[in-house]
Parts: sequence; structure tokens; C-alpha cells
Amino acid sequence: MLALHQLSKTFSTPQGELHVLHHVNLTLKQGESLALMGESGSGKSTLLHLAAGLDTPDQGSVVINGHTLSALNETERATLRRQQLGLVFQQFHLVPSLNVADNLRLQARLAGREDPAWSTYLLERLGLAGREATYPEQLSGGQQQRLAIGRALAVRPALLLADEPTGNLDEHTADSVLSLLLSLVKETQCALLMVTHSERVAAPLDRAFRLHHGQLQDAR
Ligand SMILES: Nc1ncnc2c1ncn2[C@@H]1O[C@H](COP(=O)(O)OP(=O)(O)OP(=O)(O)O)[C@@H](O)[C@H]1O
Repeated sequence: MLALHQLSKTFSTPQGELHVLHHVNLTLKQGESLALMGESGSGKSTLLHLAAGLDTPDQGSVVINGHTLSALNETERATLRRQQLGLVFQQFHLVPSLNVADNLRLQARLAGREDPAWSTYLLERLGLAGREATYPEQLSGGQQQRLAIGRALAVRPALLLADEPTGNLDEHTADSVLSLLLSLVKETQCALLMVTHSERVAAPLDRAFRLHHGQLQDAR
């Protein structure tokens, strides 16, 4: 579902070249979940951005569901991102002027993949049935992140990329949002790559890797 081959990324900084990723290899199969850990500044978000095609590597390739990102033009990459990728961030990035139902449908609508029955089912699973007309500011943090997760899954993506998805939530809420996320991932059989600082959050995922000096190490 996701393959990273020999991925390298260097940033130029006033202090000189910063080699953030150095020939990183990783494969993630359908239905598999992987936690990406590492110290602050180790390159976790950089790797996630490369996997999402939001940034380009200096060397190496990213393959999503059989498509090599570097072989696509910008329009094709954007279409692939919309149809095959779900993104969830620490900040929920909901659209404040859209209600719950419209936020949930937003990405699916842009991808041309609206499925009303699936959206209705998702709203129930997210605990947001009956709240369709509510606006994000009227929701709790946990509810907002559940909605952001639902928006990402409404397209039935092949791959879900999540950057500290529970980082803004208290421990109890984080646990319930995480278990909902993992159960929906299993149900939809999408692959999950999740950045987290927390061993606790990483524990229920199938595999865990740590980025250290630009390379991935098995964290278990
Ligand atoms: N566009 C950029 N230009 C220059 N340096 C960058 C750029 N983006 C990231 N960096 C640097 O690359 C390194 C890795 O950053 P990244 O955000 O990937 O780390 P991270 O592991 O996600 O950190 P955190 O856990 O704090 O979010 C950091 O030292 C950062 O300052």
C-alpha cells in the first residue's frame, strides 16, 4: 500500500546541510498499522510529508497503491492524494463555516467519492449521529478529532497518514479517539502510518519504528 525506497532528504540551513532522512526504506501492507516514533527534530513529519507527496525527496521514491509519486504530474498527484490518502493532524483542521455533515463529506466530495450510506454509518461510529447540523466550535476536542478522522475515512482511503492525532487531547479522550481510529482502520482495511511521541499510543499498533540519525530502527 505504501513503499518508501531509499528515501533521502536534506535541508539547507544557516548552520549548513541537515541530513534528515538517509536512505530510508519502509513498506506498509493493506490493513497494517505502523507507529513512527523518534525525538523532536528526528524527521518524523518530514517523512510523513514525503509519503503524502506534500514534499519531494532528494533521492528515492514513494509508491502509494502501485503509483510512484515522482512519475505523476502535479494534477495526477493531487488526484491520487484526494482519492487514496487520508490525512489527520494534531490540529483538527475542520472548516469552521461548515457543519458536521458537510465537514465529513468535504474530502469525499472533492474526490468524487461521496457515499451517503457510508457517511451515515461513519457519523454513528464517531458518536456524532444527530449532530449533523452542529458547527465545529460547538464540539469538544475529542469530537472534533473524531470528525477529522471521519472526514479522512469518508473517501475510503488506501492509506491513512496521521501526525500526532491524539496530541491535543487529554489522556482519557486520547485513548477513546485512538481506539476508535484503530477499529475503523481495521474495518476499512486501510494502511495506517502514525507519528507519535508516546509509547502508550504506539503500543496497540502492529509495528513501531524509531527515526534516529536519519534511519529507521525497529522500536520493539
Ligand atoms: N523546510 C525546512 N527547512 C529547513 N529545515 C527543516 C525544514 N523542515 C524541517 N526542517 C528541519 O528538519 C528536522 C526534522 O524536522 P521534522 O519536523 O521532520 O521533525 P519531527 O521529528 O517531526 O519533530 P517534532 O517531533 O518536533 O514534530 C528539524 O531539525 C527541522 O528543523
